[in-house]
Amino acid sequence: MLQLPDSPPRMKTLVSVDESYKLCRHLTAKYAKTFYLGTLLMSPVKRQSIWSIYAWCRRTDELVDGPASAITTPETLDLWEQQLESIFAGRPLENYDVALVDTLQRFPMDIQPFRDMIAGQRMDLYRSRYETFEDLYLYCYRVAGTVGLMSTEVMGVDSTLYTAPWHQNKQPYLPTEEAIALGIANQLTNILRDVGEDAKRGRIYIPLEDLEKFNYTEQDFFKGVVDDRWRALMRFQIERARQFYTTSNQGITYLASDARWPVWAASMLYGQILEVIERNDYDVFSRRAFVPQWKKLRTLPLAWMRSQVL
Ligand SMILES: CC(C)=CCC/C(C)=C/CC/C(C)=C/CC/C(C)=C/[C@@H]1[C@@H](COP(=O)(O)OP(=O)(O)O)[C@]1(C)CC/C=C(\C)CC/C=C(\C)CCC=C(C)C
Ligand SMILES: Nc1ncnc2c1ncn2[C@@H]1O[C@H](COP(=O)(O)OP(=O)(O)OP(=O)(O)O)[C@@H](O)[C@H]1O
Ligand SMILES: [Mn+2]
Repeated sequence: MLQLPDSPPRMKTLVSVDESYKLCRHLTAKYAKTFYLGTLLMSPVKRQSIWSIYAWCRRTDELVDGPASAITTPETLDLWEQQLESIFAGRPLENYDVALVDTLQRFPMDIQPFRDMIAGQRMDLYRSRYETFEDLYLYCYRVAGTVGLMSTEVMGVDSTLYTAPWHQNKQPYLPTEEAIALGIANQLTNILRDVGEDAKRGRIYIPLEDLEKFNYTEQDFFKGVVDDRWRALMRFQIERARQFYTTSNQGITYLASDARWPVWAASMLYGQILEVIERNDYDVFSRRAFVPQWKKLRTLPLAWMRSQVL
């Protein structure tokens, strides 16, 4: 009898590149009003590539932070990392991955920041405290500094700055440190905004050494005590986050000219969350610091002006 070969593994039929970018766009618009607004200021090609990166980052974050996080184990993240390798090898496994594969063809990128992001999410599986700022910095680098590196590859640098005859070195300056700094600044802001939400899950991201410095205990934290010790501690954290914004803002001028407006916008909009925290008298336990849409829109012309002159 004729021996038929085993049927080949059934390949999942995936959506087209255009459809996949649409999915990524919807995910970005749904989850990130601030960053989505920033992407609308970009050129169409850069914009859709950022959506594909956003979608991958968000889905990575959801594995440990979303509704399905209860069933996420280290093995889930191992599989996710294998899926990442497959994306970088040009083989998308899911509909969202199709756009990222396309983006990687257009903007070749290093896989390491993507792996580091998974390592950062892994930390959330087994850590709920950070002793020192150095410990927290590593976490912030992994989950957010990496986003700065990925985004910079898409946004590109301004090479016209370096073609003048008096420039010895024609290599454009890569604002790597500044890109990482914006990720760190955003993540520190995010941590301060979400203190109450994280406390409900038994998590403290603020370094314990800082709590101690301000004589504020873990018990105070879980009771949501807002007093002068807490306010001083929060002022210290806000100041630290602002230093990272300052560093990052100095790098924006090196980006391609069409990327400066969206990045100024993202930096200013996210930075405004810190001002809202101050206005709320540092109560991040019972109130969520939130920037209304009209205020976000009002920031855009100011961001545009900065992108032209700074
Ligand atoms: C407009 C623009 C350029 C945006 C980049 C958008 C992008 C690809 C974002 C990915 C964000 C993401 C889902 C990361 C996963 C881990 C995570 C959740 C990090 C936090 C983001 C905030 O999200 P959100 O407030 O929605 O958090 P909740 O989960 O809802 O609590 C982070 C705070 C990290 C964000 C970090 C960045 C956007 C990096 C920014 C840096 C640059 C764009 C580089 C600019 C270059 C120079 C030279 C300054
Ligand atoms: N005061 C609030 N309390 C509870 N949830 C809120 C509050 N304000 C907004 N949300 C919800 O929390 C999520 C985050 O809102 P936010 O305004 O921070 O926008 P976002 O989409 O997270 O943008 P980004 O974080 O990029 O600024 C949204 O889904 C929003 O519906
Ligand atoms: Mn959000």
